[in-house]
Amino acid sequence: MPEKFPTIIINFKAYKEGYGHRAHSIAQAALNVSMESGVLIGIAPGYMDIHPMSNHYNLPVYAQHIDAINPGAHTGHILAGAVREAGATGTLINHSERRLTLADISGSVKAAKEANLQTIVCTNDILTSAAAASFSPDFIAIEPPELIGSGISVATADPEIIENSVTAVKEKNSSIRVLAGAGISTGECVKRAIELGADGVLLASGVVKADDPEKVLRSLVSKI
Ligand SMILES: O=C[C@H](O)COP(=O)(O)O
Repeated sequence: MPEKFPTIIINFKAYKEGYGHRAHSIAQAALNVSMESGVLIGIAPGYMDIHPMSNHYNLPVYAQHIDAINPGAHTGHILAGAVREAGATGTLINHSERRLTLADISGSVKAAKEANLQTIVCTNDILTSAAAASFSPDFIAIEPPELIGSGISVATADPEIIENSVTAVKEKNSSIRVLAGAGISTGECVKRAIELGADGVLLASGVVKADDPEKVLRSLVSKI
């Protein structure tokens, strides 16, 4: 049976290299490397690219955010059901660059589950990881904000935050997968994160801003 949950998720954020033709090149590179290696790679493009990416590439596609709303009179909001209908497999919730209140995290997880979307709740520390586990998302992604986009890997700069988040989350609910993120860019970082107990990684700049994303993706899967 094919894997359902990716080990590597690439967030395209709002980088200038993360939309249009370049987004397609990254997605194609992710598909090539995923097929070669057997490691499932997910992508989180901008909203406008969810539908084309889902249509063109046999990869799990994630929204970068959804709103905690039901269908109705809302303007400028992102509806879980619409994201699902556009072809998304799941969604990030509470990314460090799109923080939510506790009530909104709860509402967004509920809305995503009702729409049959996988849920990835992002957290910034161990306590928040433990709290987020109460919502029973599919994934918790622990990312120290100060290391995001820094090029300094969380797996070497702050291994305790990975280990302790894994313990805190799995104590509450062992079926929740834990991703580590921030500054991940090599196979060695991925290997280290997995050795620390993570089920996978969430990353952005290391792939999206790379001169050769496919080369970086090959490195990322090389030690799994
Ligand atoms: O969603 C991805 C994370 O914020 C990590 O970003 P980064 O890989 O650029 O450090």
